[in-house]
Amino acid sequence: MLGVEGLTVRYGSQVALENATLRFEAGQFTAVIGPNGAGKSTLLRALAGLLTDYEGRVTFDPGHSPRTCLSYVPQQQTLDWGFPVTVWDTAMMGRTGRLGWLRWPGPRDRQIVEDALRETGVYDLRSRHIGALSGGQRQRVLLARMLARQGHLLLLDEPLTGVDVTTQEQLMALLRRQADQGRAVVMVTHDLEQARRWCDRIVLINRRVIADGTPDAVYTPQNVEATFTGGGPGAAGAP
Ligand SMILES: Nc1ncnc2c1ncn2[C@@H]1O[C@H](COP(=O)(O)OP(=O)(O)OP(=O)(O)O)[C@@H](O)[C@H]1O
Repeated sequence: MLGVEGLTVRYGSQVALENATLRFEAGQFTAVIGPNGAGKSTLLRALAGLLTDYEGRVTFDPGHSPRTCLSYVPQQQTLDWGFPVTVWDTAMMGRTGRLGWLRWPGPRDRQIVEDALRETGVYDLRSRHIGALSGGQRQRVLLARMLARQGHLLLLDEPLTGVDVTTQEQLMALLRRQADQGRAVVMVTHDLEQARRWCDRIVLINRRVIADGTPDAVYTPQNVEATFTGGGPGAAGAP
């Protein structure tokens, strides 16, 4: 559905990601895991079409338009929460981004936004300014905006940061359902155990892909060590 081939990204002289080849399929829930600075956000930004300067290829299946198919949820702290909009307006942006500026949202769009806000538990906050939300509530609003977009490919960068444990499980179940309904879900996370319980596939990266496969195949002591202590080419399970 979407992938990268031989992707290398540099920021100045620093290599953030080297020769990564990955393909993400419909119906699959993938966790991308690695230490701080490993290139996880860089990978997601490349997949979301937000990088222009890279080597290699970002591939998208013909017949799918990134504008309508793709939904990217960036890290919460990268957004301007002082922007004067309500929770409802923010979720509706998921629709208007998809419709294009020339079409006004209709009753169906409003119903989709309402459903998304209810599913993420923030419908009662719909009239509140986004600047007046807690961290966990903001995260839910970002997920509501993502649901409202109804994309087939969901890219989420640490979507559970600041969310309490009970809500994390609800939101993981929500993302699992999205994959079970045929969407490709790719999530950056630091929580290995949670990823093992909910995801079909784990990609361990530390500037390069260390391992890629089912949780049981990927979570070997060698792979985890190679990922979190630097490792090196030839680590067990390396593609
Ligand atoms: N816009 C940028 N300009 C310069 N360097 C950057 C930029 N964005 C990222 N980097 C660097 O590239 C490397 C990879 O960053 P990236 O944000 O992809 O890592 P990450 O795995 O998502 O980290 P974290 O877990 O801390 O969010 C880091 O060393 C980072 O400092």
